[in-house]
Amino acid sequence: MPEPLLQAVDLRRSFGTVHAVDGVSFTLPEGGSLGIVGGSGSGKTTTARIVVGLEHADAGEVRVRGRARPSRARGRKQRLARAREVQMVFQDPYLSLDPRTGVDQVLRETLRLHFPDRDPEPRIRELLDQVGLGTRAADALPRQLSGGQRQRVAIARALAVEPAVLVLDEAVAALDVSVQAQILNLLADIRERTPIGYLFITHDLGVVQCVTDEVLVMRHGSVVEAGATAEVLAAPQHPYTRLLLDSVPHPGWNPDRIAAARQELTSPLAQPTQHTGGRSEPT
Ligand SMILES: Nc1ncnc2c1ncn2[C@@H]1O[C@H](COP(=O)(O)OP(=O)(O)OP(=O)(O)O)[C@@H](O)[C@H]1O
Repeated sequence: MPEPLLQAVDLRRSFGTVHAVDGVSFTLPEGGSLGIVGGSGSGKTTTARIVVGLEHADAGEVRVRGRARPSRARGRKQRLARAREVQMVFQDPYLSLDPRTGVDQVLRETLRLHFPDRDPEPRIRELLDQVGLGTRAADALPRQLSGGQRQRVAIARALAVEPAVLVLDEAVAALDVSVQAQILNLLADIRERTPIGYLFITHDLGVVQCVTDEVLVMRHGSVVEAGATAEVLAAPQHPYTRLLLDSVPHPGWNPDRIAAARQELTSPLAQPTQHTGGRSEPT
């Protein structure tokens, strides 16, 4: 049997007396999509940060295709190899994008770092196309883009590295609902075309329903329920999962909304717009 793409084995991490992650294990198969849900402070982000390598685990192991990820990369070569295993997309791409660097340049630099022997130009065009950004957006600075467009840039930059796993930490939480649907569709399309695996960290059960095959429900650092997303959402076994579901006013995305967003995604994209500083989104 092939090794799973990603495995977390009994991860533990405490901050003082707080057991932020308390024995978390999961498996993500090649091309799979796993959601980690839970309320605030349940340990989702700490788990994700351990997987990415931004946080060390007190105990346990993260494996990619059966090989343990070293807790620290030694040297440039190992750092790049580690980056190709797991990439992360954060909630607020504004914080992770250099305000002085245009979209095109962001991608060019990433490609030069990881694939110095390849001509970056065709790949830049391919990546922009893959995330639904036109050539106009390619010349723009982050502040000239909408929040949804910036998140597309962050996704394109992560994909440029050709990672085995993409970790998305509340990656659509700051976006308007229609833009969220576009980005989730985009991610679903990418998954159909590549062997990439997704780890979605979210408090939103609608996101989980839309884009994951399996789900873990976390509470106080532990996994209280895990299984196929459709089954867990349809028949939650743990009272905490039921509580989470009951607190969602509209559990899930309806198929019409997804279809409409998919249509929008394939139509010519809006040009870059001036960033107004607010959360409202031009489409
Ligand atoms: N660097 C840190 N120092 C001290 N405590 C921390 C640190 N990081 C996380 N914690 C604590 O660990 C627990 C889990 O936090 P974590 O951010 O992983 O939860 P979460 O489920 O992602 O919550 P949220 O959705 O609010 O981000 C919380 O009690 C948090 O206060």
